[in-house]
Amino acid sequence: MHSNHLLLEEPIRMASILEPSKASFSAMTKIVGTLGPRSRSVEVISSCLKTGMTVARFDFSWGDAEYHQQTLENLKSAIKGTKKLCAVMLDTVGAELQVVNKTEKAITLKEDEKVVLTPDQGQEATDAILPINFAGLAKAVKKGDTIFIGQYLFTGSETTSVWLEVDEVKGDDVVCLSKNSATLAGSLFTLHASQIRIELPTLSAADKQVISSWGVKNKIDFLSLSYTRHAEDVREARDFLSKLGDLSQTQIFAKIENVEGLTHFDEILKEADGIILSRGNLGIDLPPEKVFLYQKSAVYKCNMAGKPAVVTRVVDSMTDNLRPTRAEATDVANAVLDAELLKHDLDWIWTLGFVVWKFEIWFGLGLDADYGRGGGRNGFIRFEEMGRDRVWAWHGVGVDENVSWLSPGCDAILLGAETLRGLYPVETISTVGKICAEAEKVFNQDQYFKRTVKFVGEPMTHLESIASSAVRAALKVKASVIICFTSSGRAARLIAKYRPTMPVLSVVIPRLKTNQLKWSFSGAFEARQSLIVRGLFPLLADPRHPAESTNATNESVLKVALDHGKASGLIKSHDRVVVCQKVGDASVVKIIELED
Ligand SMILES: Nc1ncnc2c1ncn2[C@@H]1O[C@H](COP(=O)(O)OP(=O)(O)O)[C@@H](O)[C@H]1O
Ligand SMILES: C=C(OP(=O)(O)O)C(=O)O
Ligand SMILES: [K+]
Ligand SMILES: [Mg+2]
Repeated sequence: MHSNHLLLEEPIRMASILEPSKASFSAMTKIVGTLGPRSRSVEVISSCLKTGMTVARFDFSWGDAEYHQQTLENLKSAIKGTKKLCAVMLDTVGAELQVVNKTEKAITLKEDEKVVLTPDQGQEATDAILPINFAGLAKAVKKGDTIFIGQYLFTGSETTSVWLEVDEVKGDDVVCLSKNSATLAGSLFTLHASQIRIELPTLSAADKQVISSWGVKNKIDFLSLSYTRHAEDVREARDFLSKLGDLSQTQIFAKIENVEGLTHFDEILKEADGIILSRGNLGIDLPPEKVFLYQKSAVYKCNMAGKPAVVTRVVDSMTDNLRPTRAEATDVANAVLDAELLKHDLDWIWTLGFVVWKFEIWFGLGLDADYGRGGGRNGFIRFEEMGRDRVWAWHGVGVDENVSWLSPGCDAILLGAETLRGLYPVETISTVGKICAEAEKVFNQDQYFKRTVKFVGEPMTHLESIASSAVRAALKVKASVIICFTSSGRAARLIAKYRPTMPVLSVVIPRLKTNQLKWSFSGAFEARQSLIVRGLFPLLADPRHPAESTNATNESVLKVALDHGKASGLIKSHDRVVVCQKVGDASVVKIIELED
């Protein structure tokens, strides 16, 4: 049933884990890097691109348009120099609360001491009073509520973030008790009031101004819509973009940062082009024990919808350190391998009937059924199903058993403070990329494929059927790449949805279009937008090739794609390659075997 190239499905020797990984193609999972003070020179950006950053995020919570423009000019030089394509993401401020610290002096807060949050921005920030950019906080919170303040948001370093408890509301001011001691140093501290509705628009006037100037000028590929709380937020942003010329092609990634957004996840997912699981904020809005469950179900829903899922805040500690913590290193891999542990997975568990049986014997012998027990070798996961009492499934997350429950998770990892102001932006990208690449090797593609096909149901659309067949064929013949011709990007995205284990070269065929004033080619947006999708590697075809596919044009475009694959080391002599293209009116999947 399982394909045999999955690491965890074979009895693996522990020692083999230590063998260096074969030099292979870079990770299929993409990396979004936030560019800022530590990552804005041409030199550093070039290294980021070479190490695997494919999307550059410009966070307008921090820095003005001129500052970001200089960074973007450097990014363009770096792209030219390295010949690495990179997409641009504009991240809005949205309903973000901020402490206004005009003097930029460090502020030291002490455990058990009081500090007042005031909307009076004329006041100077001190350890007794912190002016904030929002007048409505006193109305929104009550005694006992939790508020967090941190520099570029709770970087994991205890001394730069503070946890407050609301003690008293006094007029427009909120008096808080500090739960820990911390020094807030730097120019930007954001403030997060847990599970509190903040009556601020998701797209602020300042955001609109930035999008219609900086955004339009730079033809942004992605809008990262901070604090998306309702589907309507996405619709409004879409409407706004649609009136801004080229930005009608900009994709909207809804950032889910609080419980309000989480509650409306399904509707938001329908409207958005992708989701950013903003664990920085959400991680403190939710009780800690619920964070993983949100992540697993949100990623699963994105996967099934074929929309990119981006996970944030994976290696906070690398902001100041060269190595991640072991928890962070494992977390990155888990984001890539996120499995869905919900009820309808039971079909699959029953395929492991012997295992359940084996476990029941153990259970019968009176072994403790706690999670995590198993002679130091295995892990237990509990599943429940309606109609039956508890079902306990044993499964080996490890060493020598013939099971694998791992299925692919996110499309991309978003690095924030680590690249923006961290000491090791390039090393962080490299470390995260390496962990992703290792994790990708062990997921159960076969299982995932079947589940996705089942989820989609029948009848499938023609294109989805072609896309899934291309992935199936590629796996069966062990193709080294899938080459997909695409104009709108749709076909390539559908192939990526089935998470092939080999890279997908998406050959974007430009189309000539007009707005009645001038001619232009489509394709650039589509190509860059695939840079956030797991497994997609875009290639822009020559615009002189007509979009109408004939055998002759198909052959010449294919030759360019194959040459590109060979030059980049993806394709070798005698490799098999699966091609997805249109011949005349018909979409076809063909398998070619290279000679030399
Ligand atoms: N210019 C082209 N030449 C050959 N095949 C193409 C071309 N553009 C798209 N295809 C193929 O057509 C089908 C539809 O792809 P899709 O990405 O939806 O294209 P579009 O939406 O631009 O028509 C897929 O099989 C795809 O591989
Ligand atoms: C990335 C996040 O948001 P921000 O823009 O505040 O960094 C987050 O909350 O995880
Ligand atoms: K932001
Ligand atoms: Mg956030």
